[in-house]
Amino acid sequence: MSIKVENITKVYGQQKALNNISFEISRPEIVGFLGPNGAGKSTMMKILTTYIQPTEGQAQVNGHDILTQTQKVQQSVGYLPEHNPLYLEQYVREYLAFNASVYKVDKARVEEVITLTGLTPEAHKTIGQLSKGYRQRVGLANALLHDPEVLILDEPTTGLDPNQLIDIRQLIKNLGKDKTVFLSTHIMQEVEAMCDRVIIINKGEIVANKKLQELRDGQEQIVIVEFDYRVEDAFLLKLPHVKSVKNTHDFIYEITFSTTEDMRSHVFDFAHDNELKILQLNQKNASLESLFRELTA
Ligand SMILES: Nc1ncnc2c1ncn2[C@@H]1O[C@H](COP(=O)(O)OP(=O)(O)OP(=O)(O)O)[C@@H](O)[C@H]1O
Repeated sequence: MSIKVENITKVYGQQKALNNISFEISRPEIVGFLGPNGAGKSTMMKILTTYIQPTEGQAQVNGHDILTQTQKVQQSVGYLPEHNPLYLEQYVREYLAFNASVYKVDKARVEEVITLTGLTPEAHKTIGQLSKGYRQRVGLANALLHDPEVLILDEPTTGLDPNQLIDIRQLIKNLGKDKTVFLSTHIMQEVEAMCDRVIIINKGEIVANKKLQELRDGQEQIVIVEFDYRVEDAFLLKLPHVKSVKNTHDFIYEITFSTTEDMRSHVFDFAHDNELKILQLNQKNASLESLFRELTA
């Protein structure tokens, strides 16, 4: 088991941030830690990375105890904190090389992580000259320097523009092919796009722990599409398996299908046949959204 959390409670003064939390994560797996603001996500991540200690309970990372084997835990974990601490005046390569020497990691690894995180074209710049997306890549490259088995990423995509978001999601998905990735977010679509499993936390308690596939099975799906022109609902209602159509904004439509088959290609064909351009096309898991709303309302 890569991460094993047993009955963790964390109290800050009068505030109980975590209340008797338990879960396990195996390798390789990408697990989304989803919860509203203040639910306790960062607190749990800081405990797993040994930044802070729990008030009660225990946890192991890669088989090492977070209280008695802190160094071994730190060697097993790559951590991207919510507020990625970077030195803006340092050059990307220089920053990573400095951290490599601190962690006693072979210098050759610096070039490896630069390539792995797609930083090559920006590596000669100072961190201050980089966009937010590239700064996140520097944070990820830094977390990967010692080639950890477990990655703990606290809201890794916050503040990124849509293109950067897609790139970073893809990067994390690739990393999750052979590592354990535990990432926090308060955005459902993040979980949808990247994760194998979701653990939902609310007010310091775990309220759901489910595989995404389980949520998808036998459920409805919503496709959100934006065309470049208005379309009559009646036309969209002719799509196969369609249940309802809602025009949510200008030329944006929310189409609910009663099937788990990915219906985006049908919507794409519809647009093509009717000479419409698609400006955005997204799929949403209706059950994850309703589960989240119901459990964290
Ligand atoms: N150092 C601290 N001292 C006192 N209270 C704290 C401290 N850190 C966090 N808290 C409180 O603990 C609760 C959980 O906070 P935490 O940052 O873990 O939530 P979160 O789910 O990560 O939130 P967000 O999505 O807003 O980052 C909040 O009520 C927060 O105010």
